[in-house]
Amino acid sequence: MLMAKSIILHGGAGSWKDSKIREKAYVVMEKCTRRAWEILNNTNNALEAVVEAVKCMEDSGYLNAGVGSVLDILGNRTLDAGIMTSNGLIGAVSAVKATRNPIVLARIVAEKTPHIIIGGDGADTLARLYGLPPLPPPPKHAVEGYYENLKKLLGGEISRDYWRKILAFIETNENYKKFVGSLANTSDTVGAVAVDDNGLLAAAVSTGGVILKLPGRIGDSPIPGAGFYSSKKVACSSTGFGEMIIRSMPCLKLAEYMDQGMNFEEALDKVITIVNETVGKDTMGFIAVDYMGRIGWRYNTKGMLIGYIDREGRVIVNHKP
Ligand SMILES: NC(=O)C[C@H](N)C(=O)O
Repeated sequence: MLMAKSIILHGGAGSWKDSKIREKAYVVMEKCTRRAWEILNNTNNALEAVVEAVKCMEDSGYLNAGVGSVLDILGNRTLDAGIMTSNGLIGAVSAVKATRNPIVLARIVAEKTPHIIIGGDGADTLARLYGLPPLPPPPKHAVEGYYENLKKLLGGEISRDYWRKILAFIETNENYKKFVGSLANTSDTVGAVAVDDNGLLAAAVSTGGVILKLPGRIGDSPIPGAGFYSSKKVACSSTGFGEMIIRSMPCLKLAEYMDQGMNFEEALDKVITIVNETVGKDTMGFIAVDYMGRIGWRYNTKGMLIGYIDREGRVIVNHKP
């Protein structure tokens, strides 16, 4: 059986067109892809490689995960992450408030506890017990992005149904209305999948969620089959609107199609077709690697930032692959 080590990272689905930090995000993707590839080569361990890839992106401050996470409607942050391998390791964290690297915490949940998902204060307490560093304050561009988005939302400039519902919620709740109004007066998710020479597959994902989400909202990233998944044949990590991802379970479907004997490319096509039919276009993207080392991705948004190593060993970074 032909088997080759490989890795692919994503830095979030979306347009990236108007992003003020696109250049910076490209540099981060390049650096993190190179770093993860080194780890994969040095350790020959897909789990180590995806954790390093995601940790590197969380640390960057320029992607919507870890340090660079977006702010919720009240200006706070809650982070989600998940990890899974083809040999049964699985862990996730949700609504983490004070931990810099949720992906490392998800791995601790998988390796050191009998649980699969730990959320809220309990997750941050676990992080302190294992000596993980706290989450620093949000970077300037994240705060600026928050105020810009909030003003747009309240000014009716964000027309998508998703945020119209959030606006309607604010308008019918006096306390929210006052608080959010006073705030307004004063920029994605990351993931990685890899396979090593022993055939171990690993999938990882980490996010700050969607901009202006309601406090306490949990997305797809800590949910196996939605934000991440690994079977013995394929590992997958997704990005986009969590609610649509949970409804359509792209990563679980990809694994099921491959188990039914579909080839990798056919299975990727089928997943995005089903996604488009069930939850619509402009909703999500995902990356995948199979047991033979083939990498692939599909998205129905305007773009998706990805980084990978090509057959000649070069680092490729693109948001319109
Ligand atoms: N940007 C993202 O990919 C957001 C993430 N999937 C969530 O809904 O929480």
